[in-house]
Amino acid sequence: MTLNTALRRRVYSQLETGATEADYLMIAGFLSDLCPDFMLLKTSWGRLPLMKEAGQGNRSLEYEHLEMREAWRQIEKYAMAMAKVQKQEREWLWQGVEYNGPYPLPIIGNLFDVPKSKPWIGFRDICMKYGDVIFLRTQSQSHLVLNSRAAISELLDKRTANTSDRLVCPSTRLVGGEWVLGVMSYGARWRSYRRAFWQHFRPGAIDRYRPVQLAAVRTFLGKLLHDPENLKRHINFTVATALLKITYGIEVEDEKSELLERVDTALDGTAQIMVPGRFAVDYIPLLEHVPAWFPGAGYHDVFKQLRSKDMQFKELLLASRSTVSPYGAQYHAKPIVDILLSKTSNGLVSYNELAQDVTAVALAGTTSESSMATLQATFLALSLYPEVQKKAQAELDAVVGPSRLPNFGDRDSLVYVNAIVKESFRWFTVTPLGISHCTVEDDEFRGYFIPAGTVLTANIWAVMHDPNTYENPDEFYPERFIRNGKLDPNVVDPSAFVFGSGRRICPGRYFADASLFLNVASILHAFHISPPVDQAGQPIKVGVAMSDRFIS
Ligand code: HEM
Repeated sequence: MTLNTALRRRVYSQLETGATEADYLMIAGFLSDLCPDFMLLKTSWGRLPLMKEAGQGNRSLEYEHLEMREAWRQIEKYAMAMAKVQKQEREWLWQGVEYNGPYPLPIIGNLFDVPKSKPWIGFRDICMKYGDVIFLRTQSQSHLVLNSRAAISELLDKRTANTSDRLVCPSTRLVGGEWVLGVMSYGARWRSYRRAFWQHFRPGAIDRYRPVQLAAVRTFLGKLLHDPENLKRHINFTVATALLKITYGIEVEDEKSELLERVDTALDGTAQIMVPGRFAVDYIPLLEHVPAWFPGAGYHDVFKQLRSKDMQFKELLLASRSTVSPYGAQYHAKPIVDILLSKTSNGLVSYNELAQDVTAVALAGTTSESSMATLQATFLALSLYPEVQKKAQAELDAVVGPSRLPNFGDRDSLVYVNAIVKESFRWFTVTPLGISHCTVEDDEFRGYFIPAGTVLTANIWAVMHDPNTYENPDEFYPERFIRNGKLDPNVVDPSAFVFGSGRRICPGRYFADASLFLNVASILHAFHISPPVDQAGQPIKVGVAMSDRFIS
């Protein structure tokens, strides 16, 4: 696939000479004219409208040029690389080379080989036939599914410079999600955002959130005591209120507050865009340009609604924020948003945008929902395994005693409770496929050519349920992490996988881990958890089932 050389030369010369805003828009026009050539190249197409928005918003022009040049190069490179992949496949077919996956069909590729429901299980089953890495592709997209620790480590941990990008689908962009840290393309802007976020969630920094976490857990215990039926609502309340307090300084007292309802709605929107290919427009990019009035183009309204809910949510958060230190007299720090807003923006980071986006994501995206889901799964496990509760309670009685509640200082002495925390992360694996990464440059893996833009999905669930690593993986068995009364360093720590890998690894993992520890220790010290009972007082049989969402 080649591009019109004259046009290409013209575009490059404009880009190299530091174009003005008007030139910039003109170049964006050229690129749009080229689109028909790349109609099926989702990754490239996904980046184009970014350029159309040139000069809008408050991003620096210099940065826009940089990004546009980069996008242009990507388009060319990706087009040529996909042609190379298909040539390679044809050659393999002729030569009878063994292929790591179902062989792609002409035109549609492996479209029908992607499991539609609970794909983490389907991928695991496919890999039993083809090996730990499955190669899949559609006409426009190469995809590798990594089903083993070795493959994840080899690609996502050891080649991070090339495997830390994200695929920004048209649907993500249409709901304004491309500026969200978790889905943002890898590059200078992501690095600045990530650094700013990390400063507030690195191990040393999160200690100041302890008073807020302690208060949230104690309120949670009170709610459980008086109203155990509404467990899920209380879990959501405790997770969201702690984060609202440290990020915005907002104190929420009522479970039915408008703000919390908005968190729920925002969660839904974010969860939807986190699944690449969730919307038809991701498969057929042309749909994006079908006018909203056209019959069947109702998806435009869906995107519009998601975008506007997201905007309203952020505005409400900023309007409700407080500047008072939420951490008590011991720590004099301000809420995170306040710190960000007091900084002067530079060319790459607008702290204003960062304050709106990053913290809203912390609240609405992977953060709250994965923390909520993990705590829900822990309750489920404990209700199904009463003997685990008994052992933990005996340990808590011995270490903490009857006259107080556990706190962070008890952590090192509570070996069994720590093992429950590890097992909770492993057993249910709330983000079974993590968030897919994407390659920046062409690469080679085990003899195969992988084009730039290849999606890399780590099947975290498969790794956490591999019987070679964890015996009887479906059992909730914290003892697997203990040897001679201590945590066994030879057993694979689930935290090394459930929070993702490489440069994109979850920056909130230390906060999430501390929070789960405090919850598990406090709940088990105060309560006995059993399955619900029916009207006749008989226990209702509780089953374990994962939902099909990005966060299960
Ligand atoms: C049980 C709780 C949590 C789980 C299981 C979890 C899991 C994950 C996973 C699997 C990823 C993708 C990593 C990758 O791409 O390889 C991720 C990304 C992320 N997480 Fe978490 N997370 C949790 C809690 C949190 C918390 C508490 C925060 C913030 C306070 C947070 C903030 C983020 C952010 C900002 C990203 C995007 C990072 C990037 O793309 O650079 N998460 N998380």
